[in-house]
Amino acid sequence: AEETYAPVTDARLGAAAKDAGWLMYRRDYTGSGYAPFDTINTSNVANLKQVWDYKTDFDMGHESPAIVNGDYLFITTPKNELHAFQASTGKPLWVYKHDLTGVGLKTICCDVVNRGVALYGDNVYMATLDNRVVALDAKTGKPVWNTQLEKPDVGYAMTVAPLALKGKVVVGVSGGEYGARGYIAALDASTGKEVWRRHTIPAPNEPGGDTWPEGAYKTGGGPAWLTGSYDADTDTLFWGVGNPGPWLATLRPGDNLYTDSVLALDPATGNIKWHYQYTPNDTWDYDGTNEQVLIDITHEGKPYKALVSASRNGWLYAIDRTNGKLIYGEKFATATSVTGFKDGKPVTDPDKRPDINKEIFTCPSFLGGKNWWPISVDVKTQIAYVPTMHTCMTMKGNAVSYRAGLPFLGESFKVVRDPAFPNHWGAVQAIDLNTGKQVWDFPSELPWNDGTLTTAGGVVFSGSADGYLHAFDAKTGKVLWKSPQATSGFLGVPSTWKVGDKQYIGIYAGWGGGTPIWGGDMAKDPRVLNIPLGGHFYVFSL
Ligand SMILES: O=C(O)c1cc(C(=O)O)c2c(n1)C(=O)C(=O)c1cc(C(=O)O)[nH]c1-2
Repeated sequence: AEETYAPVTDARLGAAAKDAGWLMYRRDYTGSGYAPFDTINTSNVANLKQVWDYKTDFDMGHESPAIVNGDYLFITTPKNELHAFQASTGKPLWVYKHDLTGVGLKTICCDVVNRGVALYGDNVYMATLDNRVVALDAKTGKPVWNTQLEKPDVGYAMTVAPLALKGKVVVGVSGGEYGARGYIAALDASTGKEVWRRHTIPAPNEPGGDTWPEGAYKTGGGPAWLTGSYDADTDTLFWGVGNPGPWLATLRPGDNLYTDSVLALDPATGNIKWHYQYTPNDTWDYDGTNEQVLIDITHEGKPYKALVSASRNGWLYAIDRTNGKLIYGEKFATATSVTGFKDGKPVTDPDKRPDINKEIFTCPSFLGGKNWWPISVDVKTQIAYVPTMHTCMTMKGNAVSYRAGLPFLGESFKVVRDPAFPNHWGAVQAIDLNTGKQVWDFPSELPWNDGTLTTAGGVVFSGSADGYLHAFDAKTGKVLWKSPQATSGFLGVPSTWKVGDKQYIGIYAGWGGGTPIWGGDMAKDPRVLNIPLGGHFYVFSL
C-alpha cells in the first residue's frame, strides 16, 4: 500500500527519542543511541529472527545506520548510493545513485564510506565524497537541490551524516590528512543555500589565531567528519573537530585551536560559545571528532549537565556542557600520550612526541582507543557502551611540505599490539558515566569496529568483526543472543524502530573503513585480513 510520508518537523525531531522510527544518526539530538523500546528484551531476545535483508554491490566499508520514518527506511552505501525501503518488509522503494563520474576519490583517507542521511520536512539529505550535499524527496527519491561546497580531489571529502535542525542541514568536512582547512557548514534545508560556515582553524586575527605559527592555519586540518549533537535547552550545537595538519607537531608549535576539540556553537550563526580541547598540540592523529553525547550525570555527589566523548586518545571525557569545563577524564584504554590534567587541561608526555629522527612508542595508536563507531548511553542508568580497540604504535617524524591533494603527515608509523592486551585487539566495555569507571568488559580477539545500540529492553546490540550481531545484557555483559554469521564483518551502526507493535533491529555488515587500510599488525592478523567483504543489510525481529 502507498503509505503517506509524515513530514519530519522540528517538533518531531525534538521528540525523536520517543518516535517510533529512528529519525537521525544517533536517534535523538543528545546523541544517545538509546531507544525506549522494550518489545525486544532480555527475556525474549534469544528468539530474534532475520525478517529481511539487502545485499549491496559494494566491497568497501558500510557505515550507515538505517534511518526510519514511519514505514520508510533509508540506508546509504559506499560511493554514495541512497536506498529507500519499506521498513517493515524490505520492499525496495527507490534508489539514488550519486554521479561520481570524473571524481578521482583521491583525497579520501579511510575508505569511500558514508555514514547515512538526515531527514527534514519531506526531504532526505546525504553528504557526498565530491563535497556536495544533496536533498531528495524522501517519498520518491526525486532530486530537490544539490549544493557543492568544495571541488573534489584537492583535500576535502565528505563522509558525515548530516544533522537537521531549525530549517538547516549541518555538515562537516573530512580532509585532516591532506592539510585541508576544516569547517562545519549549515545549509538552508529548503534551498541548499549556505547559511554559515565555521572554520575550525581560526584566521590570525580571530580568537585562537595566535595558537598557530604564521600562515599555518591555511593548511591546519581540523576536519569535522562526524555528526554533532544539539541541546535545545541552551540552543547549542556541539561538534567535534579532528586532527591538525601536518601530523608532526614540531612543524606547528602551539595548542593549534580548535583541532582535537569540541566546539559549542550557536546554530543560527555558527558562532563559537566555548570550546574544550581533548588533545592540545596533537602529534598522534587523535582527532576530537568522536561522538559528543549529552547526558545528565552525578559525579562525586554533584549533578552536572555533561557532554561525554570517548576520545581517540584513550580518555573518556565528561565536560560541563553549559560552560566547557572538564568534570573528569578517565582512561578507557591504555593511554600514554595524554597523561593527566592540569587545571582541567590535558597534559601530554614530551617523551611520547615523535620528531625527525626520534621514534616513539605510545598508546593508543592513531586509530584510537576507539574510532568513529559511536558509543550509546542508557539514559536511565547513565551507563555507556563503548566499542574499544587495543592498539599502540611506533611513530617517527619526517620532512614534509604541503602540496594540494597529497597527504600532509610528516610522520611514519606502525600499529602494533597493546602489550597489556596480548590476545585481544578489541572489546565492548560498559562504563558508568557518573564515575568514568568500567562496569563490565567483553573482550574480543578481533578489533571491535561497530557502534552500539542500547534499548529499554535491557539489551545492548553491536556486531563483531567476524560477523555476529551480539545482544548483550546491559547490566552484566552476558551474551543473550548471537545472530547467524553474516556474510561480512560488522561495521555499520545498529538502529531500531517500530512499525505497529513490532520492533525491528537493523544493521549493516560490510567490513572496511580505516582499520584494514591503516591497521598495521592488526590489519595483517590473518583473522582480520581474511574477513570477507561485501555490504549486507540485515533486519531482525521477534
Ligand atoms: O582527518 C580526517 O578528515 C578523517 C576523515 C575520516 C573519514 O572521513 O572517514 C577518518 C579519519 N580522518 C581518521 O583519522 C580515521 O581514523 C578514520 C576511520 C574511518 C572509518 O570510516 O573507518 N574514517 C576515518
